[in-house]
Amino acid sequence: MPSRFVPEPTLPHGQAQRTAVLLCNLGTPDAPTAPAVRRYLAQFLSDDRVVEIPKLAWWPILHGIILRTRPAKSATKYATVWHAQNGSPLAHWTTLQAKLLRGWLGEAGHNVLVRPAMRYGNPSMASQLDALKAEGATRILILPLYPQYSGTTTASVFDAVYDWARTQRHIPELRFVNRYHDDAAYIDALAQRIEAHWRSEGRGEHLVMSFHGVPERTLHLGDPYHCESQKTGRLLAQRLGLQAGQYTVTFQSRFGKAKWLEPYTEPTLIAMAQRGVKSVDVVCPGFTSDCLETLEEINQEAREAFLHAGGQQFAYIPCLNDSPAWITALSQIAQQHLAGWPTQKPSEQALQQTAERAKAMGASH
Ligand SMILES: C=CC1=C(C)c2cc3[nH]c(cc4nc(cc5[nH]c(cc1n2)c(C)c5CCC(=O)O)C(CCC(=O)O)=C4C)c(C)c3C=C
Ligand SMILES: [Fe+2]
Ligand SMILES: [Fe+2]
Repeated sequence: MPSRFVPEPTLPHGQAQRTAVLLCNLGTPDAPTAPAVRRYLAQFLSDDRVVEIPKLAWWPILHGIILRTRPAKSATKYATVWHAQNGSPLAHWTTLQAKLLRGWLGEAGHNVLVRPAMRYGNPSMASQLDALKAEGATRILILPLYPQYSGTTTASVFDAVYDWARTQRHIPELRFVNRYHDDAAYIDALAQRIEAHWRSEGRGEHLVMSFHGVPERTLHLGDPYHCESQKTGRLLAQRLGLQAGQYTVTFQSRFGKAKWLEPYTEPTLIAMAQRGVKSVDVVCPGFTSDCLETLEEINQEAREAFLHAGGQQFAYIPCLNDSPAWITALSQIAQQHLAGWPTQKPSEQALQQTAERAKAMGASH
C-alpha cells in the first residue's frame, strides 16, 4: 500500500525558521454560473459540520433536489453582486485583507508570510498550506475570519487543517485562533464603521445587527455561536452608547425547514416597519467581508421587504472589509497568538548556512 504521506524535501538540522499566518474564510464559487455554484455548494453542503443530517438521509435530498435546483437560482443572485474586475466580493476582500495584514504586521516589526485560504472552493486550504510549506514555513497560525466560534464554520476550518496535516510527514507547528468576538479592537473597528456612516449619512431610528444564523439545535447541543453573537452585539451597543430599545440582534440566511436561531432578520425588519419604525440602519458584525449574504440578502432582499412593509429609509452599513481599524485589529489578534514564535525573516547568512548544510549533508542525513 502506498504511503499516505507526501514526499518531503530533505531538511538539514538547524533549518531557518519561518512563521506564517493562514487567513481562512468560507469560500465562494469561481464564477457566478450554475455549474460553478453547483461545484461550490456540493463541497459546502457535503460537509457534515455544516449539515448534521446522517448521510443516508441527506444524500438523496442534496443530490436529488438541492444541487439540481439551487445552483441556477443562487447563480442569478451571485451575478448581482459579482464585480467586473474583482469577481466575488468575498474573495476580493479576503485576498486584500491577507495582503494588508502582511504589511501591518511588517510595520509592527514582524516579517511573516500571510496567505488567504478558502474552506470551500479556491484557493483551497490544502493548496495554501502546501504553498506556505514550500516557502519554508515551519510555524503556521490558523486565523479564521469568523469572530464568533461555531462548529459549522470555525471547527470546519480546523478539520481541513487536520486533514491536510494527515498527509504530511513533517507537520509544521500549528496554532489556532478559536474566536475574537469580544476583542476590544474588533468591537472598536465595528463601532468606527457605524459612526462614520452616521456622520456621513445620518442616523436611523434603530440599529439592526444581523448575524448569520445556524440551526437552533446546535445551541442546545453546546455550540457557543449564539452566545458569542449576543455578546458581540452587547459590547458593540455599549461602545456606541446605545440603550436596549435602540438596537436588535437578529439572525439571517436560514437554510432548510428546521428552526434556526431567532429572531430572524427579515421578519424582524417587516414587523418594525409595521410598528411604524420609518428608518433603520443594518450592520452585519459577524461577517468580516461583504459577500452574497450581506450585499444581496440584506442590502437587496431585506431592504425591499422593509420598504414594502412601510419603512421609508433602509441604510446598509458595509462590513469591515479593508477598513484600517479592522486590519489593525486583525494584526493585534495575530500578534497575541504569535507570541513566543520568531517572526523575523531569517538573515541572508542563516539562509545561506542552511543551504550549505543541506548541500554538505546531501540526502543522506
Ligand atoms: C446549510 C447550512 C448553513 C450553515 C449552518 C451556515 C453557517 C454559516 N455560514 C456563514 C457564512 C457564510 N455563508 C455564506 C453562504 C451560504 N451559507 C449557506 C448555508 C449555511 N451556512 C449556503 C447554502 C450559502 C451559499 C449561498 C446560497 O446558495 O444561497 C456566505 C457567503 C458566500 C459568498 O460566496 O459570498 C458566508 C460568508 C457563517 C458565518 C455561518 C455560521 C456561523
Ligand atoms: Fe452560510
Ligand atoms: Fe445564548
